[in-house]
Amino acid sequence: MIRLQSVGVVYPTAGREVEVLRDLSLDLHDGRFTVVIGESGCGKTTLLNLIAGFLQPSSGSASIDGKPISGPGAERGVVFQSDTLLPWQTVRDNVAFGLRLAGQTLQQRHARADEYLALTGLQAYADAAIWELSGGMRQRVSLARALAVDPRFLLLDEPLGALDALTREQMQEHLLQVWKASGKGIFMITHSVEEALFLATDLVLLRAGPGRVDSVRKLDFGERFATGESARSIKSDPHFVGLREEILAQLLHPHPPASRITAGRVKELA
Ligand SMILES: Nc1ncnc2c1ncn2[C@@H]1O[C@H](COP(=O)(O)OP(=O)(O)OP(=O)(O)O)[C@@H](O)[C@H]1O
Repeated sequence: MIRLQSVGVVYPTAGREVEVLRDLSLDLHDGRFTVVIGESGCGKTTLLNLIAGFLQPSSGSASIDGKPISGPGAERGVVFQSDTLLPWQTVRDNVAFGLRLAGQTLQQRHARADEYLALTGLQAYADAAIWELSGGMRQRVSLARALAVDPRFLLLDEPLGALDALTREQMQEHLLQVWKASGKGIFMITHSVEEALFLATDLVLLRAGPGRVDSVRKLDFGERFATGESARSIKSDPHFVGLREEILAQLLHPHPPASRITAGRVKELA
């Protein structure tokens, strides 16, 4: 389990310090799909950077199985929004790239790459060059590359943000299939409430100023998809639609409207 305990992050910038996260606590469990949503600038990527070990907290602690996260590690694979593939290499070579460090032979690396290309539905494109692929296919290659080194957790920073609406929906379904088949723990950032609801087993709403956890909801929509229900049926379920509207309202109006603030509440807020 990855645990963030009372984490604070302060960025030193020219002339002043910017407090981005304050007293933030969050557990990421193996095998669960944790999705973070929150307004732009509330600290989502900062949170991912802490978990990835790219950044150390200014206060509090980040740990995995009780051991402090002191830097990046093979048990945490990261996929960024814009892919970081090597365009002149084949799909198979890109997926096999991370395995070089693991000291495997070329044959072993290719066999492993092919296994994960099959899991992400790209086996027919193993010999294609990266520049021949669509955006969605490139993101699947990035996913296969991260999976091939067999991390316990996948950290995904808005991985579907650059895709068109239709490809994005297909990729959401694909992500759920990969999550179910691989059993990995996933931590993902998104700006789409619908996407967050559809994918998350644990939906984390972050608040800005400075960033902190507002709520964590346990959901089962992704589980329902993984066990055979169609995406359209889930996304049009009144429970799903109701939650989508509730969360959108919370994001758009983070504070209660003035008319609904009672005298007692005014004292409390003051
Ligand atoms: N290295 C840095 N130095 C100074 N300030 C930073 C640094 N990185 C991020 N920030 C600031 O911290 C705040 C949070 O940034 P972060 O990227 O974590 O937010 P976010 O929620 O991921 O934003 P978005 O949704 O727009 O991607 C922003 O105000 C940003 O300007």
